[in-house]
Amino acid sequence: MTVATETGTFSGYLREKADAIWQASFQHPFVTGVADGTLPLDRFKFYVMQDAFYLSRFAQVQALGAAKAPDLYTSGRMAFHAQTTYNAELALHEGFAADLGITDEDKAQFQPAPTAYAYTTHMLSVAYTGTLGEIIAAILPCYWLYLEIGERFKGAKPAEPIYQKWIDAYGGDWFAELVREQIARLDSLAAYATEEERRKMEQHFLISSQYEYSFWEMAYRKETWPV
Ligand SMILES: Cc1ncc(CO)c(N)n1
Repeated sequence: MTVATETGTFSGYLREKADAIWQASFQHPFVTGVADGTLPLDRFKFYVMQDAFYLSRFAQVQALGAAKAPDLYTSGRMAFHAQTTYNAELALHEGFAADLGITDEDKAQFQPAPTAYAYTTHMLSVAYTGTLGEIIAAILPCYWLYLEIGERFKGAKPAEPIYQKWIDAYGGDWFAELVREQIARLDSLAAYATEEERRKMEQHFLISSQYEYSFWEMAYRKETWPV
């Protein structure tokens, strides 16, 4: 199930604008290394731990979206999306952590890497100061890019079963459904937004797209603070 954007929509416009950044993600050695099974596991373990931190703040952003929603239905949907992130994080922790040998000691010593911290702080800043439309624009690359990666590498059969599980998770129809819902929400909010708000939405979307690329790079290089 693919997500095709209709021409003339705001989401289609943003997807087009971000295309060069997204192509760089598709070709990043972390992503291609997962798909062909050659990525060293220590880098994936680094990614999983940073992603747990990422998802805990992502759920906060979705919950702030629920608080800013214009109606009860949308509050409910955004809260449901936050709950889904919690479930995904649980699956990530309990499944991958056991597979990867992530110990209590690893968790006790965890520090967010600069890029994970900066990306989530970008989204939280939008969540606290912006409208629901701005929030959806900031979080949409997270959903949509992963869906495209899941679909792009659906046929991949990496020898590493952990990588297969990861690809399967984001290539599934349940995920496509959630992504489609947020794309539709972005388009309907954009239709009533001012020119100024749409300009901010575009900026948030592009910055999040950049950070998605940087997140692969962070994990591939096991980024640390310089001091
Ligand atoms: C960094 C990042 N972006 C997007 C997703 C998908 O929700 C994720 N798990 N992690």
